[in-house]
Amino acid sequence: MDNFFDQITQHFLDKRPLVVYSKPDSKIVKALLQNDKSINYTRDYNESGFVFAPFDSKEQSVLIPLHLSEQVVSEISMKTKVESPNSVLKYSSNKNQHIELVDKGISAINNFELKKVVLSRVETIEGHFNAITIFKTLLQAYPSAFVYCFYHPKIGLWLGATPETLMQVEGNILNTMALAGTQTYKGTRDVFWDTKDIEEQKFVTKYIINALKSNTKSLNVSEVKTVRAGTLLHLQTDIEAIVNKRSVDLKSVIETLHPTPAICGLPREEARDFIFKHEAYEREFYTGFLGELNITTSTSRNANKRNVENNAYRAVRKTSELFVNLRCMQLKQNNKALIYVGGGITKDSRPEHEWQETVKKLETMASVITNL
Ligand SMILES: C=C(O[C@@H]1C=C(C(=O)O)C=C[C@H]1O)C(=O)O
Repeated sequence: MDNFFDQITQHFLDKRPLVVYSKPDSKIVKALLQNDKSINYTRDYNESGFVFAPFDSKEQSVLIPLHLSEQVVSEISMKTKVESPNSVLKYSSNKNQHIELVDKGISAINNFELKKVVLSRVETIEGHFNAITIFKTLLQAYPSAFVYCFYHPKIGLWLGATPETLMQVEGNILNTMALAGTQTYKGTRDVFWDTKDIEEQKFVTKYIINALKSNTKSLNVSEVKTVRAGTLLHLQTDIEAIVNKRSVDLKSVIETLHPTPAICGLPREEARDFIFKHEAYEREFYTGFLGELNITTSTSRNANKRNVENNAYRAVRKTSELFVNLRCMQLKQNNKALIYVGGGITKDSRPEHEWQETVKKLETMASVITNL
């Protein structure tokens, strides 16, 4: 584990692109270390590598191509010593500004311009930060999240621990989720949800089902359940689609799903325009998506690889696992952390409550870098 992180630190010092990540509930941490400093983008999502896509789907998605990178893997050691954070949280954000933004969103909904809109803000925290230390802390604090640290000299340095899958694709099977609604975790998942949260999450489920329906031969939709994401709870529906074709066309599914109403709103175009017009900052990669793209794994049914006959049983699979970039931060010059937080606004939203929700979400990241 130490060698693994030494190698990553050296790569950082050389200012070469890299991503280090761990999938939900996995004991494995993987890294892709790009061996030059070039910037690459996906053309059609047929490439292999790690994709880092912005919220604005008109902008290009960054790719760390597999063929230009060294792949390294390590097991997560829970004994890893994590130094305590060295900065104090000072809220710099203007609460009134966010309340006004939410008020505007509610007015647009009352005027029937929108049904739902996800409105967000960014908080800046100053201190001395070390990306690897933060990454290790995130791994320990959020084992069931997709935890990552992405660096590209031309893009910046991003870290996060997201609870939301955009899609997992293998062959003609696509798994996704509708995640929305937020409350604080107080020791149990057996909680009461108010109508606002239930409705807000239903919008997302309905949208995803509709978006997938036309090209799908079977669709399995789970019951809605309460899931934990660190100190928070959300409502989640799992959706599995089996598509008509031999394999999922990633480009078109990404276009239909991203951005979902979990992070944008409904109707999609109107919500997106509202966000671009009224949010006072640039989301960049927050509420974009990221993850493994067309990674080939071969599995053997018999562990005895020396037996040549077993090769006949070896299956080669190409999988993609993409996550929504939530509960994330951007580090600037090692002394500024920009933490991005938002929440879904519907007709029943209360501005003060929505502000508090962003504060709770902020704390999931801020607690990792401050003495909260
Ligand atoms: C927008 C965020 O989260 C999204 C919004 C949620 C909500 O409004 O309740 C819940 C989960 C996410 O889909 C965020 O974490 O910044």
